[in-house]
Amino acid sequence: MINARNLVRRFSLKHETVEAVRGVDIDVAPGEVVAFLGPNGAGKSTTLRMLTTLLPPSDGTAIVAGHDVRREPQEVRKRIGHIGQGNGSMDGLQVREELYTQGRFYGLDRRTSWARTSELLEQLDLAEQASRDVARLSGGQRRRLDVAMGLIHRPGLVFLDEPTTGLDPQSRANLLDHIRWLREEQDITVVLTTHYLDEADAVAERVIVIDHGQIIADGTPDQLKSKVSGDLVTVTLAEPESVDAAAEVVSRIPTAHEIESRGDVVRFRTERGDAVMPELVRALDGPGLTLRGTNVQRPTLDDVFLTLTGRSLRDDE
Ligand SMILES: Nc1ncnc2c1ncn2[C@@H]1O[C@H](COP(=O)(O)OP(=O)(O)OP(=O)(O)O)[C@@H](O)[C@H]1O
Repeated sequence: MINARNLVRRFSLKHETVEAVRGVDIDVAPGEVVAFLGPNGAGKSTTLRMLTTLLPPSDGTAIVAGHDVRREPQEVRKRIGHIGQGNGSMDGLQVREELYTQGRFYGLDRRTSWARTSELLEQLDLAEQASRDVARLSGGQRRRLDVAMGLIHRPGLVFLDEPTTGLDPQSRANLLDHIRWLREEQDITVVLTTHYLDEADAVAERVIVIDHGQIIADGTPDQLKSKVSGDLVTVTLAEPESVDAAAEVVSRIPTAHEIESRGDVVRFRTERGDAVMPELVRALDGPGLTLRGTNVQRPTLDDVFLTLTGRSLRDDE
């Protein structure tokens, strides 16, 4: 669906040149849901704008939905949906008129455009708002209308730029459900940008981490997490005096690292915490050490970002 090589985008300002995107390679297969994750100013939107033909690359190539973004931008646009950060809307139009107009803009005939409008109003839970003035929609409804507008011409690939920014938690969860629906029921390939870690984790099958205009990691949320830091396993003992003996048992687990003991607790990291747990419990039982509890904490994408860059993505929010 997407094959981009060495994409570069520079902006010339008065006294300097900003290199917003510094040579990225991106491959997205049909049916994937991919999130570009990175802090503000990382280059996510600029990358998205090049892939959606809104901005010509300064260097490099990108084939999107089978066509070259530089040579055949019209062909690319016909095949993709772009859901931007607050799409423009015409004042005074009702929701259904706005969608219908968008359909006509994409070349649908009157009948097809009305039929597609009704279908999308149902699918995006906007049927009750069909006659409402667009200006009077809530934030979540407005975003769902943006999604409907991006889908009017049945694209096989949609791009969403920071789709949930500014939404309350409930509308955000609802919109994420609709994004999953794009993939699961409509068979649409989805690329979205976000600086919310939980959002990338919840909705994306693959996360491309972008920082300072470059890709610094690319994989499933689980791959990224296990590659970088490993699970954090906490073992709490019934007797604080047993801690040293327990730490000694833990040190014999080949994959255990960063072992720390404090008070009645031993902590360590390992690639698959749940997999070592049975072996650990058995090993502790040998010298008769009694456990009060165990806990396995999966690393978050923030741990990943911190390990890769030395900074927390949360600092940015
Ligand atoms: N039209 C422009 N002119 C000059 N500089 C720009 C322009 N657009 C983007 N930039 C700069 O390029 C860099 C990347 O910006 P971009 O908007 O792609 O980041 P982003 O990761 O999408 O951030 P955000 O999450 O804030 O949208 C930033 O330093 C930004 O200031």
